[in-house]
Amino acid sequence: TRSTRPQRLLAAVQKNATRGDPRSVVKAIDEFCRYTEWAMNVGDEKGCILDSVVSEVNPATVLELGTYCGYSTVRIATLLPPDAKLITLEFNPDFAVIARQVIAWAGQEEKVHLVEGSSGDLIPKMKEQFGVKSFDLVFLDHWKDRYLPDAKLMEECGLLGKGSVLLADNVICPGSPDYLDYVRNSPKYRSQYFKSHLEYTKVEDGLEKSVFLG
Ligand SMILES: CNc1ncnc2c1ncn2[C@@H]1O[C@H](/C=C/CNC(=O)c2cc(-c3ccc(F)cc3)cc(O)c2O)[C@@H](O)[C@H]1O
Ligand SMILES: [Mg+2]
Repeated sequence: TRSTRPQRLLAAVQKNATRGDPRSVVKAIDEFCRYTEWAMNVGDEKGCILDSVVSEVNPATVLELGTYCGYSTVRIATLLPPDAKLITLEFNPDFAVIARQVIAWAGQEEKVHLVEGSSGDLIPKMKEQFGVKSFDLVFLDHWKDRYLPDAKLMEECGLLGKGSVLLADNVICPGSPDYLDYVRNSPKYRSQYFKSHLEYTKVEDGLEKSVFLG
């Protein structure tokens, strides 16, 4: 039967990237998506904004919601110190299989813990099952209507400490209006919009960075 888009993306990585070289993996995916087949990775333009926020926060613990093929997982992991931990949640087993291989090709397995399951089920288990006290950085890039409920769930589970940073992809396209309204108007957050473009296109999109004030 016909291959899937993630399978074709992985094949492009294995063909064009150097094993153990995360930058070449990122470049191979960006070239595949720009010149062969679009895919919903955060991409190179928004990826640079992601990189700058990760470098600024210099997080010891990171949570990513929605691994997909592992593109942003690799971008984030590459910037983390060796003892830092990145937990990424993915509930589609077919995507998880691909993401694991992309992360391995980039040589980032040590820093990444890909957990298969739904954020709604796993967030409440973070403390006892994964020994997490709080997350210094959360990258939201899963179903857009789940950003708000999952942000509230992380608050309720005590997973956000003073200074924790939420960075959300696609706040314009496809958009997450209820989440945007919440973080921009809640006294619990100081929020900032980074204007950019939808990956590999000229369509407007952006990232919203929201600092939890405790
Ligand atoms: C709800 N809890 C969840 N827990 C764990 N994993 C979850 C998940 N929800 C979704 N996922 C996974 O995240 C990924 C979903 C991402 C959803 N992203 C988008 O819809 C998206 C969509 C676009 C997009 C923009 C314009 C357009 F025309 C078409 C698409 C661009 C993006 O950057 C996007 O991130 C999948 O791998 C899915 O299996
Ligand atoms: Mg996205």
